[in-house]
Amino acid sequence: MTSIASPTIPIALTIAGSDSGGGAGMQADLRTFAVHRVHGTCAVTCITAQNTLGVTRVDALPPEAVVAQIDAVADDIGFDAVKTGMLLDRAIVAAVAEKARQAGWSKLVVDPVMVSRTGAQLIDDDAVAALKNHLLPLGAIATPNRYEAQILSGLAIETLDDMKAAAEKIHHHSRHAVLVKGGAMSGNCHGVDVWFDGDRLEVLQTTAVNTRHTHGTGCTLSAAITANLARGNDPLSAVKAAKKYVTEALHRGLNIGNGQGPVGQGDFRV
Ligand SMILES: Nc1ncnc2c1ncn2[C@@H]1O[C@H](COP(=O)(O)OP(=O)(O)OP(=O)(O)O)[C@@H](O)[C@H]1O
Ligand SMILES: Cc1ncc(CO)c(N)n1
Repeated sequence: MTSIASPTIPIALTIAGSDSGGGAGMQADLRTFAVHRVHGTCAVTCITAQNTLGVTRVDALPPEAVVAQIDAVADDIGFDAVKTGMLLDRAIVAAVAEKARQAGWSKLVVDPVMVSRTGAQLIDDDAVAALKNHLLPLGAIATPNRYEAQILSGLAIETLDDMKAAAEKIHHHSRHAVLVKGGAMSGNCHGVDVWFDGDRLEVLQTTAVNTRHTHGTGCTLSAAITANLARGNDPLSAVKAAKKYVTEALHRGLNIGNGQGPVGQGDFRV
Protein backbone atom coordinates (compact mmCIF):
# COMPACT_ATOMS: atom_id res chain seq x y z
CA MET A 1 0.00 0.00 0.00
CA THR A 2 1.38 3.41 -0.85
CA SER A 3 1.15 6.07 1.80
CA ILE A 4 0.50 9.68 0.93
CA ALA A 5 2.28 12.12 3.22
CA SER A 6 0.03 14.78 4.72
CA PRO A 7 0.66 18.32 3.63
CA THR A 8 2.20 20.55 6.27
CA ILE A 9 -0.33 21.46 8.92
CA PRO A 10 -0.06 24.18 11.60
CA ILE A 11 0.28 22.78 15.13
CA ALA A 12 -1.01 24.19 18.42
CA LEU A 13 -0.47 23.12 22.03
CA THR A 14 -3.05 23.53 24.78
CA ILE A 15 -1.98 23.36 28.44
CA ALA A 16 -5.31 22.97 30.19
CA GLY A 17 -7.65 20.98 32.39
CA SER A 18 -9.90 18.15 31.25
CA ASP A 19 -13.70 18.65 31.38
CA SER A 20 -15.50 15.29 31.63
CA GLY A 21 -18.59 16.93 30.15
CA GLY A 22 -16.65 17.75 27.00
CA GLY A 23 -17.77 21.38 26.82
CA ALA A 24 -14.83 23.41 28.11
CA GLY A 25 -11.15 22.87 28.87
CA MET A 26 -8.95 20.85 26.58
CA GLN A 27 -11.86 19.05 24.94
CA ALA A 28 -13.13 22.41 23.67
CA ASP A 29 -9.62 23.46 22.69
CA LEU A 30 -8.84 20.34 20.66
CA ARG A 31 -12.18 20.45 18.86
CA THR A 32 -11.66 24.13 18.06
CA PHE A 33 -8.15 23.46 16.72
CA ALA A 34 -9.53 20.66 14.52
CA VAL A 35 -12.26 22.85 13.04
CA HIS A 36 -9.53 25.38 12.18
CA ARG A 37 -7.54 22.60 10.47
CA VAL A 38 -4.78 22.92 13.06
CA HIS A 39 -3.29 19.78 14.59
CA GLY A 40 -3.92 19.86 18.35
CA THR A 41 -1.48 18.65 20.98
CA CYS A 42 -2.06 18.84 24.73
CA ALA A 43 -0.61 18.88 28.22
CA VAL A 44 -3.24 18.02 30.85
CA THR A 45 -2.93 20.01 34.10
CA CYS A 46 -5.88 18.67 36.07
CA ILE A 47 -8.89 16.44 35.73
CA THR A 48 -12.27 17.92 36.54
CA ALA A 49 -15.38 15.84 37.17
CA GLN A 50 -17.75 18.29 35.51
CA ASN A 51 -21.05 18.41 33.67
CA THR A 52 -23.56 21.04 32.59
CA LEU A 53 -24.49 21.61 36.25
CA GLY A 54 -21.02 22.26 37.67
CA VAL A 55 -17.73 20.83 38.92
CA THR A 56 -17.87 18.07 41.56
CA ARG A 57 -14.17 17.22 41.91
CA VAL A 58 -10.77 18.41 40.68
CA ASP A 59 -7.53 16.40 40.75
CA ALA A 60 -4.27 18.13 39.85
CA LEU A 61 -1.43 16.42 38.03
CA PRO A 62 2.08 16.81 39.48
CA PRO A 63 3.87 19.76 37.79
CA GLU A 64 6.53 17.31 36.55
CA ALA A 65 3.84 15.43 34.62
CA VAL A 66 2.68 18.67 33.00
CA VAL A 67 6.25 19.57 32.02
CA ALA A 68 6.90 16.05 30.68
CA GLN A 69 3.90 16.35 28.35
CA ILE A 70 5.08 19.75 27.09
CA ASP A 71 8.60 18.39 26.54
CA ALA A 72 7.33 15.29 24.75
CA VAL A 73 5.49 17.48 22.25
CA ALA A 74 8.23 20.12 21.94
CA ASP A 75 11.11 17.66 21.53
CA ASP A 76 9.53 15.71 18.70
CA ILE A 77 6.58 17.40 17.06
CA GLY A 78 6.93 21.11 17.87
CA PHE A 79 4.14 23.69 17.73
CA ASP A 80 3.41 27.07 16.16
CA ALA A 81 1.35 28.56 19.00
CA VAL A 82 0.43 27.72 22.61
CA LYS A 83 -2.48 28.47 24.92
CA THR A 84 -2.90 27.99 28.63
CA GLY A 85 -6.23 27.36 30.34
CA MET A 86 -6.98 26.07 33.84
CA LEU A 87 -3.60 25.75 35.61
CA LEU A 88 -5.16 25.11 39.05
CA ASP A 89 -2.31 25.62 41.53
CA ARG A 90 0.81 27.69 42.13
CA ALA A 91 3.23 24.85 41.35
CA ILE A 92 1.69 24.17 37.92
CA VAL A 93 1.60 27.89 37.05
CA ALA A 94 5.28 28.22 38.09
CA ALA A 95 6.33 25.17 36.04
CA VAL A 96 4.50 26.39 32.93
CA ALA A 97 5.87 29.93 33.34
CA GLU A 98 9.40 28.55 33.62
CA LYS A 99 8.92 26.55 30.40
CA ALA A 100 7.50 29.59 28.60
CA ARG A 101 10.43 31.72 29.79
CA GLN A 102 13.11 29.17 28.83
CA ALA A 103 11.63 28.41 25.43
CA GLY A 104 10.66 32.03 24.68
CA TRP A 105 7.23 31.14 23.27
CA SER A 106 6.27 34.15 21.19
CA LYS A 107 2.72 33.06 20.28
CA LEU A 108 1.41 32.39 23.80
CA VAL A 109 -2.25 33.01 24.60
CA VAL A 110 -2.92 33.09 28.34
CA ASP A 111 -6.56 32.49 29.20
CA PRO A 112 -6.25 33.36 32.90
CA VAL A 113 -8.91 30.89 34.05
CA MET A 114 -9.56 31.96 37.67
CA VAL A 115 -13.23 32.75 38.04
CA SER A 116 -16.16 31.36 36.08
CA ARG A 117 -18.57 33.66 34.34
CA THR A 118 -20.98 33.02 37.23
CA GLY A 119 -18.36 34.44 39.65
CA ALA A 120 -17.15 31.12 41.21
CA GLN A 121 -13.40 30.91 41.89
CA LEU A 122 -11.84 27.97 39.96
CA ILE A 123 -8.20 28.11 41.20
CA ASP A 124 -6.66 28.93 44.60
CA ASP A 125 -5.35 32.36 45.71
CA ASP A 126 -1.68 31.43 45.40
CA ALA A 127 -2.27 30.33 41.80
CA VAL A 128 -3.98 33.66 41.04
CA ALA A 129 -0.93 35.57 42.32
CA ALA A 130 1.47 33.33 40.36
CA LEU A 131 -0.55 33.76 37.16
CA LYS A 132 -0.57 37.53 37.53
CA ASN A 133 3.10 37.93 38.41
CA HIS A 134 4.86 35.12 36.56
CA LEU A 135 2.89 33.82 33.57
CA LEU A 136 0.89 36.78 32.28
CA PRO A 137 3.96 38.97 31.60
CA LEU A 138 5.29 36.20 29.29
CA GLY A 139 2.14 35.95 27.15
CA ALA A 140 1.43 37.65 23.84
CA ILE A 141 -2.32 37.92 24.47
CA ALA A 142 -4.34 37.53 27.68
CA THR A 143 -8.09 36.94 27.60
CA PRO A 144 -9.60 37.69 31.05
CA ASN A 145 -13.37 37.65 31.55
CA ARG A 146 -15.06 40.41 33.53
CA TYR A 147 -14.22 38.99 36.97
CA GLU A 148 -10.66 38.01 36.05
CA ALA A 149 -10.11 41.51 34.63
CA GLN A 150 -11.34 42.96 37.93
CA ILE A 151 -8.80 40.86 39.86
CA LEU A 152 -5.94 41.65 37.46
CA SER A 153 -6.64 45.39 37.27
CA GLY A 154 -8.00 46.02 40.77
CA LEU A 155 -10.84 48.01 39.14
CA ALA A 156 -14.59 47.42 39.41
CA ILE A 157 -16.04 46.74 35.94
CA GLU A 158 -19.62 47.85 35.27
CA THR A 159 -19.45 49.82 32.02
CA LEU A 160 -17.66 49.83 28.65
CA ASP A 161 -15.36 52.59 29.94
CA ASP A 162 -14.47 50.36 32.91
CA MET A 163 -13.60 47.52 30.48
CA LYS A 164 -11.33 49.92 28.55
CA ALA A 165 -9.65 51.18 31.73
CA ALA A 166 -9.07 47.60 32.93
CA ALA A 167 -7.58 46.55 29.57
CA GLU A 168 -5.18 49.51 29.68
CA LYS A 169 -4.19 48.87 33.29
CA ILE A 170 -3.56 45.15 32.72
CA HIS A 171 -1.47 46.00 29.66
CA HIS A 172 0.63 48.45 31.67
CA HIS A 173 1.30 45.78 34.30
CA SER A 174 2.20 42.97 31.89
CA ARG A 175 2.99 44.63 28.53
CA HIS A 176 1.04 42.01 26.52
CA ALA A 177 -2.10 42.57 24.47
CA VAL A 178 -5.33 42.20 26.44
CA LEU A 179 -8.85 41.18 25.45
CA VAL A 180 -11.34 41.90 28.23
CA LYS A 181 -14.34 39.66 27.48
CA GLY A 182 -17.89 40.77 28.06
CA GLY A 183 -19.84 37.51 28.39
CA ALA A 184 -20.64 38.39 32.03
CA MET A 185 -21.52 42.02 31.31
CA SER A 186 -25.12 43.14 31.15
CA GLY A 187 -27.12 45.48 28.93
CA ASN A 188 -25.36 46.90 25.87
CA CYS A 189 -21.99 45.42 26.91
CA HIS A 190 -23.19 41.79 26.92
CA GLY A 191 -21.01 39.95 24.41
CA VAL A 192 -18.86 43.04 23.74
CA ASP A 193 -15.08 42.64 24.17
CA VAL A 194 -12.35 45.28 24.51
CA TRP A 195 -8.89 44.89 22.92
CA PHE A 196 -5.85 46.93 23.94
CA ASP A 197 -2.31 46.19 22.73
CA GLY A 198 -0.55 49.33 23.91
CA ASP A 199 -1.27 51.00 20.61
CA ARG A 200 -4.76 50.20 19.47
CA LEU A 201 -7.91 50.19 21.60
CA GLU A 202 -10.76 48.39 19.82
CA VAL A 203 -14.28 47.45 20.84
CA LEU A 204 -15.34 44.13 19.31
CA GLN A 205 -19.10 44.07 18.95
CA THR A 206 -21.55 41.28 18.22
CA THR A 207 -25.23 41.00 18.71
CA ALA A 208 -25.68 39.14 22.02
CA VAL A 209 -26.88 35.58 21.40
CA ASN A 210 -29.91 34.72 23.50
CA THR A 211 -28.97 31.25 24.79
CA ARG A 212 -28.21 29.59 28.09
CA HIS A 213 -25.84 27.11 26.42
CA THR A 214 -22.66 29.13 26.92
CA HIS A 215 -20.39 26.63 28.71
CA GLY A 216 -16.89 26.78 27.23
CA THR A 217 -17.15 30.13 25.44
CA GLY A 218 -13.91 31.40 27.00
CA CYS A 219 -11.91 28.26 26.14
CA THR A 220 -13.34 28.21 22.62
CA LEU A 221 -12.43 31.84 22.02
CA SER A 222 -8.84 31.52 23.28
CA ALA A 223 -8.33 28.25 21.39
CA ALA A 224 -9.58 29.88 18.18
CA ILE A 225 -7.19 32.82 18.73
CA THR A 226 -4.35 30.31 19.20
CA ALA A 227 -5.33 28.37 16.07
CA ASN A 228 -5.41 31.58 14.05
CA LEU A 229 -1.96 32.58 15.37
CA ALA A 230 -0.66 29.10 14.45
CA ARG A 231 -2.01 29.68 10.94
CA GLY A 232 0.05 32.87 10.71
CA ASN A 233 -2.53 35.58 11.43
CA ASP A 234 -1.41 38.70 13.27
CA PRO A 235 -2.79 39.04 16.84
CA LEU A 236 -5.68 41.46 16.19
CA SER A 237 -6.93 39.65 13.09
CA ALA A 238 -6.61 36.34 15.00
CA VAL A 239 -8.82 37.79 17.74
CA LYS A 240 -11.39 39.21 15.30
CA ALA A 241 -11.69 35.88 13.46
CA ALA A 242 -11.98 34.04 16.80
CA LYS A 243 -14.74 36.39 17.97
CA LYS A 244 -16.71 35.61 14.80
CA TYR A 245 -16.17 31.89 15.39
CA VAL A 246 -17.31 31.92 19.03
CA THR A 247 -20.43 33.87 18.07
CA GLU A 248 -21.29 31.19 15.51
CA ALA A 249 -20.57 28.49 18.12
CA LEU A 250 -22.98 30.24 20.53
CA HIS A 251 -25.69 30.12 17.84
CA ARG A 252 -25.03 26.36 17.68
CA GLY A 253 -25.13 25.78 21.48
CA LEU A 254 -25.92 22.19 22.50
CA ASN A 255 -29.04 21.50 24.52
CA ILE A 256 -27.53 18.56 26.44
CA GLY A 257 -27.61 17.78 30.15
CA ASN A 258 -29.86 19.52 32.66
CA GLY A 259 -27.92 22.77 33.05
CA GLN A 260 -25.84 25.09 30.93
CA GLY A 261 -24.93 23.17 27.77
CA PRO A 262 -21.72 23.78 25.81
CA VAL A 263 -21.32 25.99 22.79
CA GLY A 264 -21.24 24.02 19.56
CA GLN A 265 -17.66 24.30 18.27
CA GLY A 266 -19.03 22.01 15.65
CA ASP A 267 -18.38 21.08 12.17
CA PHE A 268 -18.71 24.31 10.27
CA ARG A 269 -16.12 25.90 8.01
CA VAL A 270 -14.05 28.76 9.37
N1 LIG B 1 -24.60 35.56 24.95
C1 LIG B 1 -23.53 35.94 24.24
N2 LIG B 1 -23.65 36.50 23.04
C2 LIG B 1 -22.57 36.88 22.30
N3 LIG B 1 -21.31 36.71 22.72
C3 LIG B 1 -21.12 36.16 23.94
C4 LIG B 1 -22.19 35.73 24.77
N4 LIG B 1 -21.69 35.17 25.90
C5 LIG B 1 -20.35 35.24 25.79
N5 LIG B 1 -20.00 35.84 24.62
C6 LIG B 1 -18.65 36.04 24.10
O1 LIG B 1 -17.95 34.80 24.31
C7 LIG B 1 -16.57 35.06 24.56
C8 LIG B 1 -16.18 34.47 25.90
O2 LIG B 1 -16.51 35.40 26.91
P1 LIG B 1 -16.93 35.07 28.40
O3 LIG B 1 -16.96 36.38 29.12
O4 LIG B 1 -18.17 34.24 28.39
O5 LIG B 1 -15.69 34.18 28.85
P2 LIG B 1 -15.50 33.17 30.06
O6 LIG B 1 -16.21 33.66 31.27
O7 LIG B 1 -14.04 32.96 30.17
O8 LIG B 1 -16.20 31.88 29.51
P3 LIG B 1 -16.53 30.46 30.21
O9 LIG B 1 -18.03 30.42 30.25
O10 LIG B 1 -15.94 29.48 29.26
O11 LIG B 1 -15.85 30.47 31.56
C9 LIG B 1 -16.43 36.59 24.48
O12 LIG B 1 -16.10 36.95 23.16
C10 LIG B 1 -17.83 37.07 24.84
O13 LIG B 1 -18.10 38.38 24.40
C1 LIG C 1 -11.35 22.23 32.65
C2 LIG C 1 -11.97 23.57 32.56
N1 LIG C 1 -11.25 24.60 32.06
C3 LIG C 1 -11.81 25.83 31.95
C4 LIG C 1 -13.10 26.06 32.38
C5 LIG C 1 -13.70 27.45 32.27
O1 LIG C 1 -14.77 27.47 31.41
C6 LIG C 1 -13.82 24.96 32.90
N2 LIG C 1 -15.11 25.11 33.32
N3 LIG C 1 -13.24 23.74 32.98
